Amino acid sequence: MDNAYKIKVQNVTKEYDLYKSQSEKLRSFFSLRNSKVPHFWSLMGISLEVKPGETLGLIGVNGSGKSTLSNIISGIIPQTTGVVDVRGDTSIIAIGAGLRGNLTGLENIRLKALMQGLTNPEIDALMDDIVSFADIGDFLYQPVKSYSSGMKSRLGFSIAVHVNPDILIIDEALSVGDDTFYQKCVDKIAEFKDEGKTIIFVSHSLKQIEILCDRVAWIHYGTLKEIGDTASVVKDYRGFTKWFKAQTKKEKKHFQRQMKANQKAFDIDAYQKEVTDERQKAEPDNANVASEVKKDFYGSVISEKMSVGNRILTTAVGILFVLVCLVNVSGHSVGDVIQHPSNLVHPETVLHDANATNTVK
Ligand SMILES: Nc1ncnc2c1ncn2[C@@H]1O[C@H](COP(=O)(O)OP(=O)(O)OP(=O)(O)O)[C@@H](O)[C@H]1O
Repeated sequence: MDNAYKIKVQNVTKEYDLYKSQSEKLRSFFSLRNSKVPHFWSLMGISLEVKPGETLGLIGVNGSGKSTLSNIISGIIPQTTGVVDVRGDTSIIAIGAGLRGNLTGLENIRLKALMQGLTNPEIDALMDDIVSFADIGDFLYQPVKSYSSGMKSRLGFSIAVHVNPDILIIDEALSVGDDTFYQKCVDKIAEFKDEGKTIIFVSHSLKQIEILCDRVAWIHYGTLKEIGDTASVVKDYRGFTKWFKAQTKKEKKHFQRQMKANQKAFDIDAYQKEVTDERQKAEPDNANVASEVKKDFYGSVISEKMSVGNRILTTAVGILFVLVCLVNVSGHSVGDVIQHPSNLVHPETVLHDANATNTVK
């Protein structure tokens, strides 16, 4: 892979636990055994690079993993394994991404710009431009939760392009606006391209992809099916959608079920071994391949799952905390409660016993 990249994604996977309910999630946390919760691998080892100044399109059927990948690149969610190296500030535009429903449009502009590192005077200087580009009238003073998806997209797009990021990630944001707004966005994206900024553009509209993208990555049920120049990848993808549409309803369902089953059955250890073997073949004299691959897989990842040891410790601290609270509420001393644990749940009995003792005396 080339060293002069703006974004590098290497062996990136994303695993989700498919809990049926919150209580199942809670039970699994307190369980010391490895629970049998089904797993789903939204990404099963994606590697790609985006060069500075390039516009890379992400295409693929619903649920293929485009948003998961763009959210990982923007740092909104962590990957399960792999390296994600982003050289610059990113700003993501998805429908309503990062907008707080209870805040007004105006408050959201300030909040998002502050989060992007702008100072209040800088935001004041930009405010008129952001407001006039979004063009949502008096809705600016209303909570964002009352906005239509088109309005959210207008506001999100306007903020994102005005905070001047190095890297712009646009996730389906152009699909909900009207034609005038769409044209304004396309012009703005062209301006960004002219300024040499790097863009990731996620869309179901192959026309938009053809107009805007230099290269395209086709994400297919968690894998990178193809990456290359726009014309050839779009042609192949059109071929696939044509094939898919020609299938019967039953065949379509079977195909989709098969793909999802693959994503549930994905074996991360087997994938790590596959990567290790491949790299070992390319570097036969390197004795450290296995440890290097392990570092690439897990070195830059903060584990979302707790080890059994950590779970025991967290549970013990939790129980201790609840006990201290109960002792406090019961009005007894810790010594009393240790000698008569039932005091904790039946404080009145204790008082009664104490009175009885006094009477005997
Ligand atoms: N929090 C989650 N928990 C479980 N599964 C999830 C979660 N988020 C996403 N997924 C699953 O991951 C897969 C990829 O979803 P993603 O939203 O990335 O696809 P997409 O290509 O962006 O789809 P679309 O084109 O419909 O927007 C889907 O099967 C989705 O159901």
